[in-house]
Amino acid sequence: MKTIDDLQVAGRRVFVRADLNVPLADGTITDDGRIRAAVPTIEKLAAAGARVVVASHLGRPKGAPDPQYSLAPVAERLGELLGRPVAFAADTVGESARATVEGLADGEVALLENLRFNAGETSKDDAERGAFADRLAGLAEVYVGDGFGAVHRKHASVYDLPARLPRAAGGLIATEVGVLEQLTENVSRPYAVVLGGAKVSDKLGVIDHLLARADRILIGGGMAYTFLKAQGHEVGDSLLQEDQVPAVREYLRRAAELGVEFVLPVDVVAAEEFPDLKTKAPADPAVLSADAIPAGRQGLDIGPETGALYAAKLADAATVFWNGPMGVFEHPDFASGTRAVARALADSPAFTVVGGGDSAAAVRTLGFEESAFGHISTGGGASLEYLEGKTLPGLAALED
Ligand SMILES: Nc1ncnc2c1ncn2[C@@H]1O[C@H](COP(=O)(O)OP(=O)(O)O)[C@@H](O)[C@H]1O
Ligand SMILES: O=C(OP(=O)(O)O)[C@H](O)COP(=O)(O)O
Repeated sequence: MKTIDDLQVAGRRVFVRADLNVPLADGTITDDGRIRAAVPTIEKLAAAGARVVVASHLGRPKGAPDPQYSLAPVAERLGELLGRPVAFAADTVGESARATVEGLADGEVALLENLRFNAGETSKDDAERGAFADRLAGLAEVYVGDGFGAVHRKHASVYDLPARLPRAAGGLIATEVGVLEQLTENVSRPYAVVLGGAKVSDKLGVIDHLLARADRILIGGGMAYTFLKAQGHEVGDSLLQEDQVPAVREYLRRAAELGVEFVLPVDVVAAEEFPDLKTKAPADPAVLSADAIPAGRQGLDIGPETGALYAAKLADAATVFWNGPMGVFEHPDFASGTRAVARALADSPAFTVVGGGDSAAAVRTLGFEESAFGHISTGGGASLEYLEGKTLPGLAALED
């Protein structure tokens, strides 16, 4: 894989595929970690005289423009962090993009509108993705892949575009891969993995692989309810991946056979409704036993007993990988479980890696110092798939 130093960038239009998928509340960025992580590569290219064309996705719009997922606030924040204006194109491959890119002088930076406003970006059809990648390729002469959080996606800007241009990996990808390599080779034991979050269907599959690697797997967040269901408990209105229940039952069986310890919630914090994350109005939370979530209630955090149990299970680990918040940490009534796990990792002498846009945002917004963790990765799903040993489309595409 080439690096930026191997490329001729001075005076050339360089397409930087970043992951600027930051959490937003009412158009305000609530955590700018991914933007800050993208800055060094952009600065390096600009300092070398490149005309830097940055592109990213934000959220999961449905292949058409949707104002709530506009990257406009990100362009503003990126400009503040770079200390210079960032030209913002109101579309991705249209007139505005073309004019914005043509207007760049050497060392200047532009950001295109959300890649996922175009159906071709995420299409499963190779020709449709390829056609969109052709249009993206028309905007630049060189490609730099640096959106580590999205390298597990076979998307046009991640996978198809680099095949069309001279290409290299940016500094963020190099750093992230370097740290994750330490978790695949000679990992210090006990090795504990904590999984939570909301992208349950994406992430359940990695457990298969983790069973062969980890000594202990702790489950929280929206992930937990499919496990509780597989154990025969009712989960009320909690997030549930019903079709995965048989697979999860099989994971539990194999874990017992292999001597891998699965730790599941013993209590949860539940409410009747999903809380309002904008107003953060009190949500009437109730602590319930994990085997007694009634209809009409949904589990939105691990309970206090579970928080203490997970902290104890992490205390003697030598290596910990954590992806996915333990609850809806964005609301104060459901943040305690995530705080308990973050505290356990921050206090631990183990090599700790926190991965994922929301997990990284959670540790920062809950007030933890980044330096308390071994590494905070910008990618959750990407890290998990890397640890799984999968070929990641966005990394494979950067190879010569
Ligand atoms: N029990 C739960 N029910 C619904 N959503 C949850 C639950 N626990 C956590 N979440 C949500 O999961 C989201 C993060 O999930 P995910 O995107 O998978 O993590 P990451 O970005 O770190 O990989 C957060 O926005 C959080 O509110
Ligand atoms: O937030 C992301 O992944 P993560 O939640 O696994 O860290 C990436 O930006 C990828 O986004 P996607 O899962 O909508 O493809």
